[in-house]
Amino acid sequence: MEATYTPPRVRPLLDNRLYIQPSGSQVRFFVSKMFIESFKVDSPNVKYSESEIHSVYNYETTELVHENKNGTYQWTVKPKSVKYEFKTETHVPKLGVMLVGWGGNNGSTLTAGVIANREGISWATKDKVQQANYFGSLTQASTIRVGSFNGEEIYAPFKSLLPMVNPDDIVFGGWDISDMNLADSMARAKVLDIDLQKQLRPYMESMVPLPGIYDPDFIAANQGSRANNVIKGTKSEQLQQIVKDIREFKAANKVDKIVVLWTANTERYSNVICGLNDSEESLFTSLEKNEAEISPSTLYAIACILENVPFINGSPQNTFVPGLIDFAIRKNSLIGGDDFKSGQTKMKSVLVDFLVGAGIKPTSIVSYNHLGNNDGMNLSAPQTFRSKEISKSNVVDDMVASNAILYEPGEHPDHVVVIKYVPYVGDSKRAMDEYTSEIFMGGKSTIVLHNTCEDSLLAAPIILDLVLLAELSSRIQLKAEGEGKFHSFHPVATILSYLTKAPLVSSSGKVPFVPPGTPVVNALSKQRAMLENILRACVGLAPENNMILEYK
Ligand SMILES: NC(=O)c1ccc[n+]([C@@H]2O[C@H](COP(=O)([O-])OP(=O)(O)OC[C@H]3O[C@@H](n4cnc5c(N)ncnc54)[C@H](O)[C@@H]3O)[C@@H](O)[C@H]2O)c1
Ligand SMILES: O=P([O-])([O-])O[C@@H]1[C@@H](O)[C@H](O)[C@@H](O)[C@H](O)[C@@H]1O
Repeated sequence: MEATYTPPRVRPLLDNRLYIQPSGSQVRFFVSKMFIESFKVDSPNVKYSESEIHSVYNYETTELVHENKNGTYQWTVKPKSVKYEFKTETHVPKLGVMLVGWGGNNGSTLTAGVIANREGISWATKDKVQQANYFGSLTQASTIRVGSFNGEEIYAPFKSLLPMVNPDDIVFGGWDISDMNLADSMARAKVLDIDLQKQLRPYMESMVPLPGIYDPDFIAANQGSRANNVIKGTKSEQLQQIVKDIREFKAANKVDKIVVLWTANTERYSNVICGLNDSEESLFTSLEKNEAEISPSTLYAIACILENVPFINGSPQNTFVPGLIDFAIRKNSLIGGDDFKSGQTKMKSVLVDFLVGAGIKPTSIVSYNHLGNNDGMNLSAPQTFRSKEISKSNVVDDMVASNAILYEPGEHPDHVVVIKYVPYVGDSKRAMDEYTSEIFMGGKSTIVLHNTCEDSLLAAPIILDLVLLAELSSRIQLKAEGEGKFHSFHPVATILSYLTKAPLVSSSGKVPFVPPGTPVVNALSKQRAMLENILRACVGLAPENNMILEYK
């Protein structure tokens, strides 16, 4: 219900109070929510200086002890408080984003979307005049709860938590095995409205991808016809060219930082073989021997680690073979992935979390989809489909493992993933899911979903979030009590897991002093809460616990 509303002038929070000067005779609030553009936290635990935000944060967790007491093993749960300090550099760099597969549907759509937003472009559709927006981006279009004021829930933009790169300022570049310029790539993708494409063409036709590393053994044979823009030579020579490309792009565009993100075709899995790629040493020895089993995506990743440039894998293949993970950790160079979580799987990580959390037992999950874009054509090959099948299937494992009341050890729902290539539907993927669950007293529940996922329009904002959050996380240093000095987050960037189907979480286990395998969390609400609460900690705010005890 809305009353007559004279919008108050709301100034940023300066000292934990909200300054409101009624601008009209009557100031009544919407019954629903209030919104503030930005805020500063006034707390003895947070210091804002010219160059950084320094926070002192008590991390409240639990410590479990399993011990033999009088002949029987018992669990003891001990609340534990660990003092952390966070330091976030507040200088936001000029960011260069180099996409591998820049000319693809996702790469061209993201580039087009950022230009349209930056230039404030609007365009005619059959329904209305459409304005550019960033819907689907966590950082640009979602909010966080700041608190309550006069019984009103106060929200602020997610991106107001910490200084982030403005997407308008990003310089795009990258590689593609197809030499098509970005304007023609946008047309080839058939994702954006024609009136918008016409306005964008002048901005994009001069954007031409750099030649890419092409190896037909790793992607579907049907991709060969577009591979007219490739780097020749041995794997080492190809690697050196990528390093050169990164350096030249940085210099030519005068960017302070670069993030590289793979949005090229899904590759088949690389065989992980002892002596080939199971350690940093074996990987580099294999590279020198021009071993065929080193994939293009692994070569791009090696180049990035050599240049200490974050590398994010938006596809499901195992780019990060154990030797590469060891190398990234030793060089403390951010790697993240795998496989954007954009549509059907994102929904699955919500629905299964809801069902299992409600004590309902999913017993059969059948996920079918068909799509007609080039990604779908590449996935029509069994070896590349297998990479996708793995990432789309493992997404429920953590939720199933969390409930031993429902599931016996090792018990899993039947889970089938089917992807078919149907050219006519193009980028408009049609996902159909059936979830069968056991409910009270032998009952069965079946949920059927039809989900039209406009694949690139869902993935593009996620790519934006991945590069912005990867850049932001590289400006954060942390130190737990007892640690001698500040350090960065672990280079295996689990902080990005909300945005990926198969979060990369652990080392190969061979590098000393690396935490044992971080738990894989796929439940979407937990992933988002983890990310938000870490950024809240950086400004000294408690985790959002949704208790609102004030009103209980
Ligand atoms: N919703 C989504 O669109 C979504 C979700 C999750 C993952 N993905 C993954 O994102 C990737 C891109 O999806 P898309 O729809 O843009 O596909 P696309 O086929 O339109 O684009 C991929 C591009 O990569 C290029 N390419 C292939 N191999 C290359 C290499 N070695 N180096 C440089 N360029 C190379 C191709 O020429 C093509 O232009 C796919 O792997 C897909 O599985 C997409
Ligand atoms: O993210 P999501 O919708 O579960 O998964 C999608 C698959 O269903 C689709 O077939 C594939 O082409 C996309 O690359 C994406 O991976």
